[in-house]
Amino acid sequence: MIEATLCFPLRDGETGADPATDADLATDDETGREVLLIEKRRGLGEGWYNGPGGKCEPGETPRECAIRETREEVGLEVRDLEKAGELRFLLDGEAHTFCHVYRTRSFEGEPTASEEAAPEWVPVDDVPYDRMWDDDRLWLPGVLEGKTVAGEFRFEGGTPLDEADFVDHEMAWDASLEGDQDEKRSY
Ligand SMILES: Nc1ncnc2c1[nH]c(=O)n2[C@H]1C[C@H](O)[C@@H](COP(=O)(O)OP(=O)(O)OP(=O)(O)O)O1
Repeated sequence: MIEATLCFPLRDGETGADPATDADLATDDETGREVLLIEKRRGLGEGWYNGPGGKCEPGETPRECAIRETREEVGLEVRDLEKAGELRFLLDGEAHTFCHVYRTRSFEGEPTASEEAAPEWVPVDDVPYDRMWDDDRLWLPGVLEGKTVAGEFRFEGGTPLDEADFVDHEMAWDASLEGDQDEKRSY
């Protein structure tokens, strides 16, 4: 089984107003939170939006992987990652990918495009679920609200995973996440 990660950096939205001069013009509607998504430029899920992330390398903890992948894909140094989910993806009845999901409000740098990903700050209320994996609309809204999730998502129709049909799922919110340690899981 592949072990992988996703990381969702969050920030307070920009109002477009100069806070020094236009503070009275800013309303709650204009200051929604934003999440950093990527448009994947190659590989699994190419052309779709997702969080930065990818496969864990040998000897690497999931947390280290999420930090490295975010740096490599969009040039952002993320810190203080909070574990938000553990997602098990099955393909044709077989375990395919175990994905550790993180969120953070702590990061340094400006998102920059790479060969693998084009980054974009997106209002949390306007995430393009129609351009993402089918399962994302089920768990990502809760993750962006601060919940934790454990889920199993079943795909059918052969490889690659991103061409298979999403058929079924089970999900539990406020789950205690067994893998929320800085240690490599063993399967
Ligand atoms: N079903 C579903 N929903 C949401 N996200 C995902 C899935 N399946 C997935 O595999 N993923 C995520 C998990 C990972 O973040 C990526 C896939 O990793 P990938 O881009 O193949 O890994 P890298 O290590 O970056 O790629 P290469 O360097 O090998 O090209 O999708």
